[in-house]
Amino acid sequence: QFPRVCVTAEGLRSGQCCPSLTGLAGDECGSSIGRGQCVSIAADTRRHGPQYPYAGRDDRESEEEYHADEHSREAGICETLDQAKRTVHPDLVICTRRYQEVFGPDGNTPQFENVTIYNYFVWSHYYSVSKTYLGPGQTSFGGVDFSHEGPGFVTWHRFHLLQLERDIQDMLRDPTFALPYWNFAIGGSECDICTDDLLGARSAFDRNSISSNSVFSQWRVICERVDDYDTLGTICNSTETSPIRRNPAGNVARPMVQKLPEPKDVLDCLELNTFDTPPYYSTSSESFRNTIEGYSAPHGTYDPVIRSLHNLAHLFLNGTGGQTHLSPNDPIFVLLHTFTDAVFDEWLRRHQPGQIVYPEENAPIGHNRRFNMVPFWPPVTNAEMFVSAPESLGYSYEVQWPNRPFTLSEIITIAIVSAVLLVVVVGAVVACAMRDRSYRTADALEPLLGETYRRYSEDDRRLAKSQSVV
Ligand SMILES: O=C(O)c1cc2cc(O)c(O)cc2[nH]1
Repeated sequence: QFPRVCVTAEGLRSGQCCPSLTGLAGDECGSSIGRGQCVSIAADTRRHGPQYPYAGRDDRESEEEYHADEHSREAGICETLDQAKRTVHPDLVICTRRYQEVFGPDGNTPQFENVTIYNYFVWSHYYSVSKTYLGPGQTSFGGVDFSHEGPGFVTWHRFHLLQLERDIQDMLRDPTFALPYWNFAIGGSECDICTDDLLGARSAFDRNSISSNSVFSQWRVICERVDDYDTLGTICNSTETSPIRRNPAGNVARPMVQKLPEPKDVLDCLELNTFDTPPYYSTSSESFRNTIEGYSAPHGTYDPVIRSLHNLAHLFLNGTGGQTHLSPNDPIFVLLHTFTDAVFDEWLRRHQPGQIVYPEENAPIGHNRRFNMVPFWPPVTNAEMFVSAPESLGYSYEVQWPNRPFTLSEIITIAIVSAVLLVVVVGAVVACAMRDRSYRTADALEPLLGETYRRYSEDDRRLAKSQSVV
């Protein structure tokens, strides 16, 4: 997570590193070409939530960032991912020790390693979920996860995917490269992309392994030695160990995770109006974030035994892809999360009607606006996703109003607002009419009454007079 050129003892001690990407003097962080700037960053000093009861125990509490932008379609996604697994990251290196020990045993040897583009993607996910080391002999604290079980879940993962997408664009020298997605909400117990031409079929010899006809059977995972990291206070490094394990629908001990989410589950979660709800955790109810993450039932009710949507897709894989510290080692992770991001994007469109204009660099995953390969929503079938779709299928980002039927909650809201408006308008018309009528009646009667009164009083007086004369 550090630019290679910055991991000198001096750079780490001063906390400042602003290299010139163009090689020109005074061009810090490539600012002349719009790649970034060198800026001071103040760490967020607000109190943590109740889920994390420590202060100053974990480097991630005050992570400072170097603010430079870090950065053929002929090859299929599998070849491309495989190339990323084998290509050393051109700019970034990973840190293998906590800050206390980052200068190494001699106090002057920064503890960083080269890492491949794909393994950097795995490492950064591991780093975000790892436990907080509390000292020798003490159990590491695992009660908080910096990228899951909270409001940042969807945005953290969007940034994570964008970083991989951009690294691959740079690797291919193809700025049009876009990550595809796997629509995992297809129900049933079959992983439709687990074939040898896509993400790898099941091995005929071992239910938990990938077929040797797939390039992914050659992949080895990093960050497997989680117990070592937790007891020694080290951080995952770039050492590759065992093959990927995957046994879709094979968790016999947990029948509830033997089936993929249903298409309706996605529609139900898109109906939730509130992005997140207190306590902004994995126990939140009626929260879109907690529902797409998969700790709530698809219509939003929190239930501790339920696993749905994103979580269910992870657990369905039943192996490397189902363990948070390891999951990105299985490349299905990328496609599972691009779909999760597509649902998040659709939720944003539905619940913030109006124009959404993404800055070029923040366009949703897989969607370089100039070179869209597939429409984002409604999802295409997985079979369509992995063939090059014609550009005419491109999706417009000029969203004025959702081009779809209204949802039930929208219909109810519109009906209630219309009924209230109708009552107010009818009430106002009736009130005006009655007031008008009563004015008219009063205007018409008052002179009449006055005259009558006068006439009667005069008559009375005349009558009285004549009577008295008589
Ligand atoms: O148990 C869960 O709900 C669960 C497992 C798992 C694995 C993973 O990589 C995730 O990102 C989330 C997740 N949830």
